[in-house]
Amino acid sequence: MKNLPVFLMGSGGVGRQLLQHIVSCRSLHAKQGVHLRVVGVCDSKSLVVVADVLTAELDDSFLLEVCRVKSNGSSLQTLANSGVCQVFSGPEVIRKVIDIGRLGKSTGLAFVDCSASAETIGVLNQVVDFGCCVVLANKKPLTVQMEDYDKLVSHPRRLRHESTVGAGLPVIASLNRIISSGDPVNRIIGSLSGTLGYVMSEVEDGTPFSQVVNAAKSHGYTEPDPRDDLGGMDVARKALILARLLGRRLNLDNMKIESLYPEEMGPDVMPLEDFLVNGLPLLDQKIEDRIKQASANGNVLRYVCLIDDARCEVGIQEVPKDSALGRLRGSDNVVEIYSRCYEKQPLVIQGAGAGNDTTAAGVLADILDIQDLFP
Ligand SMILES: NC(=O)C1=CN([C@@H]2O[C@H](COP(=O)(O)OP(=O)(O)OC[C@H]3O[C@@H](n4cnc5c(N)ncnc54)[C@H](OP(=O)(O)O)[C@@H]3O)[C@@H](O)[C@H]2O)C=CC1
Ligand SMILES: N[C@@H](CC=O)C(=O)O
Repeated sequence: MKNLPVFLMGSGGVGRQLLQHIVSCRSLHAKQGVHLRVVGVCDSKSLVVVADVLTAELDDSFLLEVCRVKSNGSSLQTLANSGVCQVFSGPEVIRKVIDIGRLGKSTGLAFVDCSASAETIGVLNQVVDFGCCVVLANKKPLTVQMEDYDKLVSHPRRLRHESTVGAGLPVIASLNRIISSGDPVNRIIGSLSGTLGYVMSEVEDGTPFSQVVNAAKSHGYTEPDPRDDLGGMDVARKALILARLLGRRLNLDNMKIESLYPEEMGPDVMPLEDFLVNGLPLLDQKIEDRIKQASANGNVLRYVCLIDDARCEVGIQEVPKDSALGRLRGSDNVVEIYSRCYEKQPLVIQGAGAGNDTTAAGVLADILDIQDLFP
């Protein structure tokens, strides 16, 4: 049986769903001759880890307990008395995580980032240097300044990040195959935000914008702060990840990004709760009017991502109802890739583009994918 050690950073919606997938796939993985050995889990404040990272694992009942504790809003610290793991908090966490990473080369350890933090890049770049593998749902490590990005992607075979674009959809894998075959990609166009896709199609059907955004949050489609989605930043990160894969040396500040809310409702000005309760309803009428105007023109509104030789931008566009983008419903994403081989008829990838289940499934598939690196 091949033993793959896994360390999980982030035990929110996606991280917990990943642990549940790992537990529920045990017999399937056993048939495939693989065992995922989870050695540690951390959140923003604490770390639970086995005493001996080289041989031990957090067993399934403990992993499910982690999920229960975190979904109740409690701290990982409450697991300190379980007797099955060590628990660290505060500045000790990073030091210990890096120590775990040092064992990476000998064990084939996979560091899985299901946080929504920009701060993990420091740890990830160190563990990549130690020889660990990195699997990301978190887009932020791939959208930092070029210098840190270059470091992170310097061992491409040890990095997987399918879920950073299109959740579980095979967007990155497909694009990498096209690129590595020497087929030049000259244009990518798509709707890559599950939240904004859901918002547009539900408002079209008559539900107020504020209500739809709150529903998207409770379905697990949005980022922890939905303004990351509504301001276009989350989808801009996805566009940047794709553009950088194509070799473009861009940063987020080089991009045109359209926001659905005004600056005075931004995270530095308005607390999240205030935005959700009082800010959003103030936007209902404006969004409804824009959608009605598009409908009067025989069109629908979609939040579109466009990458070509000259542009890498995201924003609202009126598109024909009967187009690939216009036909999208709910949280589905669609991506059209144009290249020499896909010149007139693009390669089209479409399906569920957000949600904890599909995102965590994409992460799990990435973890299994790296097993070929380890005999
Ligand atoms: N939901 C979706 O459809 C998709 C999500 N993603 C990405 O998946 C990631 C996770 O999303 P989601 O689960 O919804 O987010 P949540 O906010 O539910 O969870 C984030 C988790 O990360 C932890 N965390 C924060 N900072 C750090 C840190 N520095 N080190 C370690 N852990 C940290 C948080 O800790 P604490 O519990 O202490 O707050 C929390 O447990 C995001 O990056 C998101 O963009 C990608 C594709 C689709
Ligand atoms: N918040 C994102 C989740 C996936 O990246 C989205 O709505 O698409």
